[in-house]
Amino acid sequence: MPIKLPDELPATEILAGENIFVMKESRAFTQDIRPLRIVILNLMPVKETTETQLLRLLGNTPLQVEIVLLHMSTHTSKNTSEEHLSMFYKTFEEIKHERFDGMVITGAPVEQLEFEEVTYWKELQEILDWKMTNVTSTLHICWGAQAGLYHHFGVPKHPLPEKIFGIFPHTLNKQNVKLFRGFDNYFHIPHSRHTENRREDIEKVPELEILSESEESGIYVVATKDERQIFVTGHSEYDPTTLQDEYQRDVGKGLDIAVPRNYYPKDDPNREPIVTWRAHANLMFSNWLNYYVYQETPYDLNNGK
Ligand SMILES: CC(=O)SCCNC(=O)CCNC(=O)[C@H](O)C(C)(C)COP(=O)(O)OP(=O)(O)OC[C@H]1O[C@@H](n2cnc3c(N)ncnc32)[C@H](O)[C@@H]1OP(=O)(O)O
Ligand SMILES: N[C@@H](CCO)C(=O)O
Repeated sequence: MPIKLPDELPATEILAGENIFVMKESRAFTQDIRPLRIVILNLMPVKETTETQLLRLLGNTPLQVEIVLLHMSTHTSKNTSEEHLSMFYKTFEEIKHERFDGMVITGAPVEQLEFEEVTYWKELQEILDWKMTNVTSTLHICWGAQAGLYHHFGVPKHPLPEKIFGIFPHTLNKQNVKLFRGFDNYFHIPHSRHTENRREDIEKVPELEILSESEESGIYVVATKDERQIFVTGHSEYDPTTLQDEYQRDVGKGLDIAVPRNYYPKDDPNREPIVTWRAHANLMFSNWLNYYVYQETPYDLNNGK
């Protein structure tokens, strides 16, 4: 929550320079408050799991949030029941006349296909274009980020020689970015990818900025310079055992999969994983909701005021 200070107090400008969120009395007096409208485009196969992960993070702020869950009408889900989708989800057709304060686009296990081979690619492209005008800020996660970077800016994804799989240390490229307010110098994030976005492709796009990286797992967060489109390649929302479930699934299938790195004590998959990313996951989602959504979105979504 912002700290409300007298307009003329010297600390007001110093803290504002550090991106400590200061609201001047004059603005606080005129600020109207209403619940935020967030749409989650859930592309993950087991939708109930991802819903719970994201809602846990989106629910951890003092802000009131109304959630709309969206699924693709041009894809028949193999792993989520029709009953669940018809009870809790909407389609793009049903909401495309609406405006939202924020949007989250999840990952999907289709990263080894060309974008154009994904059954719902055309519908996704339509949604990506729509959110540029109908949503104040969008957080794209993993394949959702790759899809957004490719569709909007032509940034390709590249296959990796080996899956990036585990928990990796990250650093920030720039000081005082609001998305990372309160972050430590090093922080840990889960990654689980067979593909990557590369620095040299992103640096060719003047609208984009790389905000966080990892020596081992590469690019982590990219954003447009207007901060309205955020692309996150890792899975900070993952539960303590999500990587373990993926690992055991692949071992069960007889696939050549390495033990997730920096995850089990002494890399021993018979021991309980250690959670080292939860605090930063909570911080990033609450910073996004507060600084990129709540403080930027118009009070009257339909009139932009
Ligand atoms: C890079 C990232 O974004 S990572 C995020 C993805 N992470 C995860 O999905 C982790 C959890 N997922 C899993 O553990 C597994 O995918 C499971 C257990 C759900 C299913 O695994 P499998 O049996 O190996 O694969 P399955 O054949 O069900 O296909 C996986 C998904 O890809 C989808 N898919 C496959 N080919 C295509 C295609 N051409 N176009 C669109 N979707 C496709 C499937 O339809 C299915 O998704 P759905 O349930 O939404 O329909
Ligand atoms: N996180 C995914 C990667 C595949 O896109 C999985 O392991 O299922």
